[in-house]
Amino acid sequence: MKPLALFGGTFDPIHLGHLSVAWEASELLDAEVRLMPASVPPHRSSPTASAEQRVEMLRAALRGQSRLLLDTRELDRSGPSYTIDTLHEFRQEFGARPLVLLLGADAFAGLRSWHRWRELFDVTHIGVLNRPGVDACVPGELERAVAPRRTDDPAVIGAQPAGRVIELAVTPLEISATRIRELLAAGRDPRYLLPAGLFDDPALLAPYRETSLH
Ligand SMILES: Nc1ncnc2c1ncn2[C@@H]1O[C@H](COP(=O)(O)OP(=O)(O)OP(=O)(O)O)[C@@H](O)[C@H]1O
Ligand SMILES: O=C(O)c1ccc[n+]([C@@H]2O[C@H](COP(=O)([O-])O)[C@@H](O)[C@H]2O)c1
Repeated sequence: MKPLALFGGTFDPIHLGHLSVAWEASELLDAEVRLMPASVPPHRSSPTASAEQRVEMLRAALRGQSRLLLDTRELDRSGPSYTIDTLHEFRQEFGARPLVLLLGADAFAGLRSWHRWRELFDVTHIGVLNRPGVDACVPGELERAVAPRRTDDPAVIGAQPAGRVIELAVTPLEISATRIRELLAAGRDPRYLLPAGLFDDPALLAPYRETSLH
């Protein structure tokens, strides 16, 4: 069965790094990919843009293609957007369909600090997206947990619902939302780091131009 891949993030704002790695993950896994904005992202300070503003930017970014879809379910819950809760919801909805949680290498390296992190492997596969400047080596306790789960074969991911870890060799792009927020706050115009749709309506990027840095 075609896997369903979930790419969660703060997306403050969505940028071409996110879109490119999500697109390539979709190709590599032959998966449908859903981009899932966190309402209250755990483990970081409040985003600069509100959840509604981040969703509007995602809608504008995803217009005109059908491989990457938007999933706003985390916005319907109050409190921190714990991924394990979201994944249990998906599992209920999608039965035995393979689920793949897509994580940039930086997010993956921090997995041990996540809420009920060991339980994630019962519900999902994990696809790790390489990211420039991030070491592919992970802390010992995490590596011990993932070593027996590693595979480099996308067919293995499609053949079972959960439990494996695959490194996805996506094109490295050194783009971050932090850098984009800094550029916008400084009055710069990072148009080739962002999807063109974000420039269609000046209101979309206004939160970053009008506020001080977060
Ligand atoms: N350029 C990139 N290459 C690979 N993965 C990325 C890239 N940018 C973001 N990601 C991954 O996308 C997910 C969501 O990231 P997030 O929305 O926090 O973007 P970010 O650019 O890391 O933002 P910030 O700079 O605000 O921390 C995370 O798993 C992160 O590792
Ligand atoms: O569940 C957790 O404990 C948890 C801790 C940190 C991050 N996450 C999720 O990881 C995704 C990427 O987070 P971030 O902060 O890098 O945008 C996003 O979907 C978050 O909700 C989840």
